[in-house]
Order: sequence, then structure tokens, then C-alpha cells
Amino acid sequence: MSTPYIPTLDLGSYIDGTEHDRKKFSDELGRAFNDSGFVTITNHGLSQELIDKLYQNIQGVFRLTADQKAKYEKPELAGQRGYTSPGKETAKGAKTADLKEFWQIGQTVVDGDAIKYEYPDNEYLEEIPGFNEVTNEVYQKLESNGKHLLRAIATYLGLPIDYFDQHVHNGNSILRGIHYFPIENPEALPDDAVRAGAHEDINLITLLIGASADGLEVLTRSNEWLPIKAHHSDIVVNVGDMLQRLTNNKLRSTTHRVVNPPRELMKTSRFSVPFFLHPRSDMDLTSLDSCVDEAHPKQYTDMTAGEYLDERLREIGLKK
Ligand SMILES: O=C(O)CCC(=O)C(=O)O
Ligand SMILES: [Fe+2]
Repeated sequence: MSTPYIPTLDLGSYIDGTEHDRKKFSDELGRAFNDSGFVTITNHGLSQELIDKLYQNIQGVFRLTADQKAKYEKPELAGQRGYTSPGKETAKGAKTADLKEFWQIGQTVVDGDAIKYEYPDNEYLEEIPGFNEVTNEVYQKLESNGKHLLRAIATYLGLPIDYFDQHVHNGNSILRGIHYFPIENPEALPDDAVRAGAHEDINLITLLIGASADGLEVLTRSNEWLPIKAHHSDIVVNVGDMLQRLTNNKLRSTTHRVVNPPRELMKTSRFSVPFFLHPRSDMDLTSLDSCVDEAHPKQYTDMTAGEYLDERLREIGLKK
């Protein structure tokens, strides 16, 4: 087996580079997505100070008491805003819920776009001053990075460079702060209880800021689990199911999981902060004509992003 290709790509060289730099970036991005399914991004414009502040704030959420957190858990929001307690999200097809709790932040529309009325407000976390400002800043920076990455992906797919722009403007993206809590009594858990069961992300692409500890693994094309060792300052990016549908499997969504820690670290927490880049709910995910031919017959029924999200939230237990 050859070593899977997880290149480190300089996003700055894409944003500010020459035509040649941009072409090279999109070629390498496409190659990595076809191979390991992951790329590492540097020069993403999030300073170490901002990342450290983000993690301090996210950790603060999970130090709140159960009663404090419960104020922010609203079943009608299907986990899409505020707090979601342990036992609520189960990877598609798995029997046992993931060993995690999380907090989700959604889009803030400020330009008068009527899509504002489609989105629930973010929960305002009153116990942690500055939380909403820091998380909003990170949200905006990751969203902007994601838009550049989608431009590179459009080029790789032979689409106009701005293909995704209108679909992701004020899109339904989510910043998720996750706490994988200490596992106090591993013997008492069902055998299949893991921090995050093997899954593919629902959205177009995911940008994941390097987690506080190891545990993330990706399923390679040769069906082996490969640990992803991301530095706290890096961002790793993977393809989600919406992009897989749109491209009729030309870009495959990346199967990944978070394994439980080794015995000596069982009683420690792990924190991570993925950003799930979603389009607007009216984006048509019908597979592109350019990705369908005799050798690649159409694999998916036609759906909008909103319909698909709804289906998936029900499958993972967040929507009833
Ligand atoms: O915690 C991680 O490293 C990955 C989280 C993840 O895959 C998810 O929430 O979809
Ligand atoms: Fe994921």
C-alpha cells in the first residue's frame, strides 16, 4: 500500500497567489481528496491567539453545570443552535450514541438577505462574556476560507470559479465546539461506545481546527484507519456528503471517526471545533451533468440541500 497523500497546502498562496499558484493548489486539493480524503491547510488567517481564545471559550461551556447547560438545549432546534447533551447524536447506522456533548453556532445574516428568517437565532451564552464575539469571529474566518477552498474545488471540477459563491453566501454553515468527556468507567460502557462513530459529514466541506488531543482517524481507500495528527495551529479539510452527491462520487466524502483514548488517558477530555460548510437550503444537489456518463451512472436522487439536511438530521437522531 502506498502512503496516503495528505498534503499541507498554503491557503495564502491560493488567495494572494498567481494564476499558476492557484492552479497548482486546486490540482493538489483534488488529488488529495481523491487519495486520502484530507488536506492540511496553513496560512489560513486564524492567529494562534484566536485559536487559543476559541478553545478557552469552548472549554468554558462544558465547565458549566448541567442545569446551566440545560437552559440552552432546545429540542425544537434539533441541536442546530446552542447545547446538545451526551447521548443525543448517533452516527448513521450505529446503535450506540457518541461519547460527546457539543455547542453549535449558526449563520448571522447582516446584509438584509431575507434568508435571515429561515435561521434560528444563535443562543446567547450569558455565563461566558466574549464567547459570542470570539466564536463569531472564528465562524466568519472559517467561512471565508471555505469559500476560497470551494473556488479551488470548482476549478478542479472544471466549473466556473464562482460556481459555489451564490450558494454559500449566507449559507447554513455550523461551527461546532465538541467536548469528548472523560470516560470514568470504561467497563460499564457498551462495547461499541466510541467518541465519534465512523461517519461522513453531511455538508459540502468541513474545516477542522487541530483538536486538543489525538483520536481522529480517516478510512483510507485501502480500508485502513489512518490517524490524523493535526497541530493545534493547522486546519484539516475533508469532503462531505453534499459535495459527493453533487459530483456523483467524483469527490468522495471522507469516512472518519474519533477513537477512545488509550487506557492511561481515559479520564481526560478531548476538545475539537469543526466548521461544517453548508450551502443555502435551496441549493440543488442534483449531480452535475459533467459528472454523469455511461461509465458513471447517476447514483443519487435529486434533492435540495435543505431536504437532504432534514433527512440526515433525522438519521442521526437530532431531529424527531
Ligand atoms: O472531533 C473530531 O476530531 C472530529 C469531529 C467530527 O468528525 C464531527 O463532529 O463530525
Ligand atoms: Fe465528522
